Amino acid sequence: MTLQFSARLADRDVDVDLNLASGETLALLGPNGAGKSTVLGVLAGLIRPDSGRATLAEDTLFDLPTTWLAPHRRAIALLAQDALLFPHLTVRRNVEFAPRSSGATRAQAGAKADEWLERTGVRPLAERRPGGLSGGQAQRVAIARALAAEPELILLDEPLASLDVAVAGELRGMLAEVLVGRTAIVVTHDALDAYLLADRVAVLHRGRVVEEGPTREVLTHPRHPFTAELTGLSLLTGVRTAGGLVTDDGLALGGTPAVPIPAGRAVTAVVRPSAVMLRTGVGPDGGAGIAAVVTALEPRDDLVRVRTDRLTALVPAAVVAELRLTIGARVTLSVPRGDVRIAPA
Ligand SMILES: Nc1ncnc2c1ncn2[C@@H]1O[C@H](COP(=O)(O)OP(=O)(O)OP(=O)(O)O)[C@@H](O)[C@H]1O
Repeated sequence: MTLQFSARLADRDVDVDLNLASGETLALLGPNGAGKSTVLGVLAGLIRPDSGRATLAEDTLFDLPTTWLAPHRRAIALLAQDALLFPHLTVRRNVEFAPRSSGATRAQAGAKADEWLERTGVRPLAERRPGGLSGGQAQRVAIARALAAEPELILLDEPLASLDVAVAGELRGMLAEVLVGRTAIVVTHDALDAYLLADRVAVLHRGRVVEEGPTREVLTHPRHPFTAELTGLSLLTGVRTAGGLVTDDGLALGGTPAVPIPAGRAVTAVVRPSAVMLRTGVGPDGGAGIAAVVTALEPRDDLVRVRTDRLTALVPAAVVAELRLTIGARVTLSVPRGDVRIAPA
């Protein structure tokens, strides 16, 4: 393992262990206040935990209470949400700064800066000053500066959050390219970032890692409500029955697990909202289905996420209009059993 990290902070109620192999990118996901920035701050040396130990390659970052490596002596680059470039230096000088401060000659630092400005797509801006850059351009320069330092570990704190959707999309592609083979931790609220940038994800909730694993596995089979919410899936917990499961609130659903699970065992079930069918009133099958009450309607493009007290359905806006759905409306939901993915809890 390149990174082994373990830290506890009593006043923030954070207790986190993380391991990262060399060249691996980890997405750190979690709701506001979960502790993501705290973890990055401790790694960067800006926040001192009460106890813990962390090693990065050959370096001991901290081993408390005895050892604490100062931030500038850690081979770590932290990229914040805002680019935080030096306003009085040109773009090239900003990027040269990191190799210069680790002892490179001006010529070496210049060559390194040009290489990274090229790779991040901002070489033509080399002589400009940060004040004249767009948000996306400034963030590209910040990425070039972080990587020109050739850190052992790069930390990215929501690097795309302050950019508009089109610019964020372009930057995401560039980031995916430059992060290949690099050891990195990316804090994000976005499942797409995790899919495109990260080999593995760790989900933080109330200062603890609540699930962790390969990106696709965790995001398609969430075990924690936050992960399910992030990926837009409905997560149910309950007990395995012969035909499927009974949820904790008494809903019986047909379904088949990927691996055999004996009846009576605690299980989770994941349902894609687009697989949930919704109707009002009693259907032609005499009312079979799940009685539910609409709790929220969230339009997005020409689809509407219809949240209910049971499952969430994703339906065309035209259907919502036709059924005259409003909050509080009584509806009947059904899900094909093949779309109820059951896994051990
Ligand atoms: N400067 C601080 N001093 C003390 N406690 C703090 C400080 N900053 C954050 N906290 C607390 O530490 C916990 C973790 O917060 P943190 O900012 O790390 O979460 P986060 O997951 O990064 O959230 P967000 O997504 O909102 O940035 C929270 O309980 C928060 O209230």
